[in-house]
Amino acid sequence: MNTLSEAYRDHPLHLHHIIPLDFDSVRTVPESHVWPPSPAFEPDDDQSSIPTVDLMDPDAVKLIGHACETWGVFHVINHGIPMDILDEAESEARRLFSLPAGQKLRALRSPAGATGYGLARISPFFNKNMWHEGFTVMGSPIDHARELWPDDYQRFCDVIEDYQKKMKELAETLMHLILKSLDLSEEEISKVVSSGGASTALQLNSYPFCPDPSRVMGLAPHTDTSLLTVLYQSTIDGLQIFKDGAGWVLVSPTNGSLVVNVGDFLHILSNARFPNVIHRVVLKENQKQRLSLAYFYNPPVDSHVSPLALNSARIPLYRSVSVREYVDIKASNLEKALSFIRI
Ligand SMILES: O=C(O)CCC(=O)C(=O)O
Ligand SMILES: [Fe+2]
Repeated sequence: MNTLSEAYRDHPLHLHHIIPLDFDSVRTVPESHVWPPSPAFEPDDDQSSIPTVDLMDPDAVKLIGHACETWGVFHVINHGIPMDILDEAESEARRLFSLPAGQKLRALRSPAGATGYGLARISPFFNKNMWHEGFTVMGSPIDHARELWPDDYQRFCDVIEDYQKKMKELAETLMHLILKSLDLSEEEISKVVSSGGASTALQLNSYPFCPDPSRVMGLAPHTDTSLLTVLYQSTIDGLQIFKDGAGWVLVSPTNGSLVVNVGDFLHILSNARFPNVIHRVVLKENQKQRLSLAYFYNPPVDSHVSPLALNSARIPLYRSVSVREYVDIKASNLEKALSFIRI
């Protein structure tokens, strides 16, 4: 059983932090969704240096370690996930978000729940709403799929479960390479990448067409509560990462590649050698609905994460923390969460 959802139970949300706008019914952006302009809205579009790692490259360990250290994010190619698996998952996500608002609300996330349809979990930390709707899956999506399509839920379940299986294998491969780049032993690696217990989540994201995109925020800046996140964005721009010295850098989709980013747990485990990259999603003029699928790979929910990559000269920067406890801290403190476990 996937128990990550239990970690969210102690943080029930108000319904207005769960129910998305009925985007089909609005012609203008309501005040509730207008974000203050900020200089950060002018992105530096120079993405030339976001690294691409070819998993078939004999030097993959070195390349991946360098990408994690310098950027905390990279494109991965030759990742072994067939294009039709990515296409089918995207098209099931599109089918879901194309349902009428009333039908989607049947699968609404419950106030103390972690799965189902609703606003991004970070919503309560911002006083404006994002131009976004999501659907969170942990394990089998069958219960919510039945609510959405009482007579036709099987296809969604098959596609989404297959997608998660493939993503899990890829996440394990990536974790192996990343931990090798930190010079961890096979024994230490197998403690982190214990496929039996990993807690994972799949987040389907939709950023609907917006009549006034420069005034809204797709997804507000955040870091992911994961070891790593594997993201599929098919053809539409929007994802940006923040890099010190460079500002907001666009992470454009390239055909069939996936985006991998370092989350909070890998940042802790690497003793801050790898940045847990801050990212957000913005919308552009005349842009069609944008979809993305984010797969979060976490350690088992009751395991502890602590800095492992220590050489003799380095002292640990973070105390050991269980996944459950950190999810708890993050649910109340968002970007300040790490400061609670800093030594
Ligand atoms: O839509 C995207 O490109 C990013 C999604 C994301 O950051 C998330 O789901 O945590
Ligand atoms: Fe994210």
